[in-house]
Amino acid sequence: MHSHRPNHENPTSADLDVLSLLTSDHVNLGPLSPTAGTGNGIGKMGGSGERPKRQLPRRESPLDTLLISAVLAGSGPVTRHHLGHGPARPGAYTSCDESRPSSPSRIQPEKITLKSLQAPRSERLRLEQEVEITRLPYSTNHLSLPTSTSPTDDTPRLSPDTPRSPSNVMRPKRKMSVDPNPVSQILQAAASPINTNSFPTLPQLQSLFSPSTIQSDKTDGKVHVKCMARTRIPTPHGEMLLHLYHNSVDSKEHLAIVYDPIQLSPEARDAVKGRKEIRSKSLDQQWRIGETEMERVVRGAYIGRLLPGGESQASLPKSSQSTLNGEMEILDGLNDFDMEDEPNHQDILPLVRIHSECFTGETIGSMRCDCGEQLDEAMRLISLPRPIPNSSNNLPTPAASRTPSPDIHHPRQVPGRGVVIYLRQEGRGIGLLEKIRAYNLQDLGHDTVTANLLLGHGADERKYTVAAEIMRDLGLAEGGISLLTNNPEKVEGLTKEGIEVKERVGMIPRDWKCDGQDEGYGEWKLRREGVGLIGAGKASGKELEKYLRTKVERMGHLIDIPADKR
Ligand SMILES: Nc1nc2c(ncn2[C@@H]2O[C@H](COP(=O)(O)OP(=O)(O)OP(=O)(O)O)[C@@H](O)[C@H]2O)c(=O)[nH]1
Repeated sequence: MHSHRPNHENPTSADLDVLSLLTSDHVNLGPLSPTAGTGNGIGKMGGSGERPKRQLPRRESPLDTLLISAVLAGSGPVTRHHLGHGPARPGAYTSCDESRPSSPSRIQPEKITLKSLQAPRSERLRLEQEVEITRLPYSTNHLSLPTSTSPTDDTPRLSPDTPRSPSNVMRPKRKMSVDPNPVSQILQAAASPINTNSFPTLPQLQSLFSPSTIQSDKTDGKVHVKCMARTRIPTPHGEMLLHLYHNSVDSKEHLAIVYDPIQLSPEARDAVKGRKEIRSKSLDQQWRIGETEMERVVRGAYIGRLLPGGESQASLPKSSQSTLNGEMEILDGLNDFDMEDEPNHQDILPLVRIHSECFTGETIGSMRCDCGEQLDEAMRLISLPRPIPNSSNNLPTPAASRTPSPDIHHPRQVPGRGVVIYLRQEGRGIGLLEKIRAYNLQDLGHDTVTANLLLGHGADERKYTVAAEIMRDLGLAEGGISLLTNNPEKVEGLTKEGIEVKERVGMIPRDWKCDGQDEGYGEWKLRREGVGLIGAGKASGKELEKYLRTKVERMGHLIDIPADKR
């Protein structure tokens, strides 16, 4: 049924007919079918054949509201056939029938083309991605496009009306191998509060900075290490350079904590002319063609000097200068300092400590072992100014120990240098879970060696291959090292790996130190009370006594048990 009722105000004549029919006093319903009246007694055919009239009861009110609503409800403002005319278009309904092919007077209705104001979703996503790329603070494009996200942002955008031509569609610019602006500007821009919203997302960072894994780089079966990043860490013992390593043997992140003041202070450099920096070869390498300065800055790869609070801007290396064709040369071993080729034979050996992870001792201050204390002590010792070889007095003086920075004017001393190689070999290589189980066996009366053996482990399962490779990477294998340890197995292990241990320096537990062996520790402790590592104090107690004694008696550690502890 096709009802043509445009709206409530203008009923058609058909509607009015229906209304009058329903509201009139007598309604003639027309001829009834022959069977129509048989069942209900109404309107039976008379014998005369005269057509009986059916009467409907008169409705009380000609304008019965219920009735009117019933009629009007039959045709809403828009029927299925009128869909698309839109009530806002005057005359749309009137031309409806005329637009039918059967209509005699066919008036062509005005054609409406619906137009979306939005670009297609794929197009919008592509544009969003392009804008995102241009906003990365380290990207080359970042430098040519504003990064503000404020309402005053004048980043070029396409309005929906702008026709998209190859020239006005924003495309990422060709990736250049050089930052057109100096690192200082990039750093400033990245550090600016306005850019906090535009800092790259994690996946973006990962794709830009994650290097290929060592395993996929190397397939020759040898152990390889790669320094992934380096940063400056101010510690109670001075500024250390923390290096994080990946390797081809395990998935652990081994660390090297380097003390090398000549990299951080020109005064220290002047004091030891000819000293070589402790510098990672793998970190220094160019990791990919076109690696940018910013990428090198982020991984700590010897661009300028590492200084706090953006001061690195002040010392750009010569290597950051762009060449004429806009390509930057990043060569292996580039540095703003001149590297001395000739080793200084008057200089000290680097002091090296191979330290194994101990969560209990270093993090929660357990006194079942002296590991926390040893880590702190090793960092303290490598940072001490040291007497130059052949000097009459070979011990650091108490005065030197009190001096927070090396006393570079002292005629017999030079700034210290060294590294703590921190291996993730928890529990002498058996892991934290097994070490915890071993502790419970120790509580039953077993010592640290037997507890390991009862659990089916070796007394010491550590290996030093990775440590040796890290030393080689840091250039410490060439001239030999001075090793901080009491453990003969460490000396042996490193020697087997081709590291020349020229000297061993004992690690005396602080609780076992006699008068005169203190090397300034007492004064040092007073001076820096309240600061430092959790093991910066002195570990002591019966359990520690037993542990240390077992190391000497059963593991062959090269240290004397003090007379009063025997
Ligand atoms: N299995 C086991 N491991 C322990 C126990 N106590 C400490 N350790 C682990 O021993 C390691 C500490 O050893 P290090 O200090 O590096 O070396 P060391 O063999 O004692 O030799 P030094 O160089 O003289 O200190 C860490 O991995 C600790 O987690 C213990 O009772 N059982």
